[in-house]
Amino acid sequence: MSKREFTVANEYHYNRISPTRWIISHLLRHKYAAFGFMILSLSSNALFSSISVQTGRAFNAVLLGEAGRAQLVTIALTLLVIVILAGTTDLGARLLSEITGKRFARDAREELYISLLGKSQTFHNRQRVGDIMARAANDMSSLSDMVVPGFDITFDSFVSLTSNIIFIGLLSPQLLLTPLFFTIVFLIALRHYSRRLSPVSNQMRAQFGITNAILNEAVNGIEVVKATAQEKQELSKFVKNATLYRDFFIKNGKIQGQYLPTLLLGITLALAFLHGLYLVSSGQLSIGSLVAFMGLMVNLRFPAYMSIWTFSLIQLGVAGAGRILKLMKEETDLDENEQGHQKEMRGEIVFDNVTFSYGTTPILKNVSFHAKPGETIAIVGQTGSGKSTLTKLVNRIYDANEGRVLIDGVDVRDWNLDALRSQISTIEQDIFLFSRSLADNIAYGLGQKANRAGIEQAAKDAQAHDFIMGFKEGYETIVGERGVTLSGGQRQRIAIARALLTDPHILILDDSTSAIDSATEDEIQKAIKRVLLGRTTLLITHRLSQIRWADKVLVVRKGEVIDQGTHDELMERCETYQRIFSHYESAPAATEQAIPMTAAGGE
Ligand SMILES: Nc1ncnc2c1ncn2[C@@H]1O[C@H](COP(=O)(O)OP(=O)(O)OP(=O)(O)O)[C@@H](O)[C@H]1O
Repeated sequence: MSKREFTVANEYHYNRISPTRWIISHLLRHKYAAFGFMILSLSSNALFSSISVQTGRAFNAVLLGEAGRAQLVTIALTLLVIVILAGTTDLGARLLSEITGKRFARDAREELYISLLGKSQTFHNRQRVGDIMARAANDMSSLSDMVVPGFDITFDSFVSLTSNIIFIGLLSPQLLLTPLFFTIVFLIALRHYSRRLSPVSNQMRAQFGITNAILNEAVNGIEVVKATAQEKQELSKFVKNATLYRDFFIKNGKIQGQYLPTLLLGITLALAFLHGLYLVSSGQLSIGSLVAFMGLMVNLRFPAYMSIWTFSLIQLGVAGAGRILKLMKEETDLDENEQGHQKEMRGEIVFDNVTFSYGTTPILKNVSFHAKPGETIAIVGQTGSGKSTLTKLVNRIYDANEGRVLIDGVDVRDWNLDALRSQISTIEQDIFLFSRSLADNIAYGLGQKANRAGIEQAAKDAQAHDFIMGFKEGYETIVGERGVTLSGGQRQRIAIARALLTDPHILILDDSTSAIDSATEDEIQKAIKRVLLGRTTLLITHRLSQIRWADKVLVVRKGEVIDQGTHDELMERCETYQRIFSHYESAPAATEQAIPMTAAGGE
């Protein structure tokens, strides 16, 4: 089992060695329903086959004339019982296969969801959302189709094939000649068919994932697409991929079209009839037995016709299972560290010679600093200098490559991940709000534990209460996807309220936004000042007023902390810092302005 950031208690463990084993382990979880289905399917098929045998007996009885009348009544009654029993067992079999299929799909969805929640940020950066969605939606439904009608009809087909052949053998072993010939050629053809179909099914599923990812990206980035008038380019990209998907579909259809068993069955039926007639004319078979034989032979139509469709469903299901499994098996970098350190934080942060890279180029180089509990550390620097990256090492969104990040003297890697993250709040630059009510969004970090009074108090402290009450539905207002119905400043205050409610010991606040009108700016300043109280804060900011609140300022340039100290100390000795401020002091009403980013870098 690979590392995970999230697990649930009493989780059921499936065999993930290969898609087939994974599918089997899922089915075995519902073994009673699955075995129940098999037994009922065996019974109903045996009963259906015996109908042909009884029909043959009825023919013989008819041919006997008056003497056969009593026998005919018995046969009719027997047939009635058989038909009722066959219908009931078939109904039971269908019910149990549906139960197994739907439970399988539900379990697999849950397993994938838990797995995705437990993956690291690095994993999610790598994956395209559209592809994950294709796997979660379409590959999952192909799994469900694989069980019902895929597996259950295939199982039924094979049971039906076997049962009809057994009944033919019981009529007369000589009659086995043609059905056995049919079975052998049928199995060879099926193997050939599934071998040809398998790669096409895999390609089809993979291509669907790509097509979906393109569509997802275009819809998510629709504003950019429209603003840059790139609709044509997006469309042609989509059409190209959708055409490829269609081509795989056609290829799939061609393979299905060349499927031999249906033709083979026609030939076999003719041969069987000839063989049966020969046996009747030579006195080795009764007319009734010939009728029963032909009835049983015609029953072979079911496996021959159905297998073309159900095999394709199984192939698609196995391909889907492979893709889902691949996603779940992808290595992730961090783990939950359940046995790790878990105490209430004091909030001391130490960066001890930390170096970090996303790929090969170091983004942070030998970063060291110390934040005492309750201190506010402002981080300033040019865009792309590594400020956000630095803060992401505190709550282990990423891990340092070299050096250590310590909280209360304990390496973050030795903390229990849940204890670590639940005591640190982050207010990102790009605030994500869920499509739920404002109250739910504020309460998000506390889950079920938040009450309305607490939510409103947090919103008041975050200067969000007034604008929330301005909405008709107040706290119950549903936020659109990605919070599009709220302005940047409003979203930021919701995020501050969220942080106030969770009352973290460490707060990471990325306040890099600058395009906010002065009235909102004032509200936000108040909210931020309130949220900093009593907690250690790493504050990424370009705002002079906030920098002045800070106990210490880190000046970051190209991933290195080139100086650190109080505002006054830096003003005295740091040339880069002085350059930032010289620009400022000359500007009127500078205290509430944002530092221009070119100046912040001091390049
Ligand atoms: N997930 C990622 N994968 C690869 N590279 C990344 C990733 N995130 C950031 N980077 C790179 O790391 C560098 C530092 O980015 P970071 O976001 O930390 O800078 P920043 O100082 O916070 O910038 P800004 O002020 O614009 O937010 C940039 O060159 C960026 O391209």
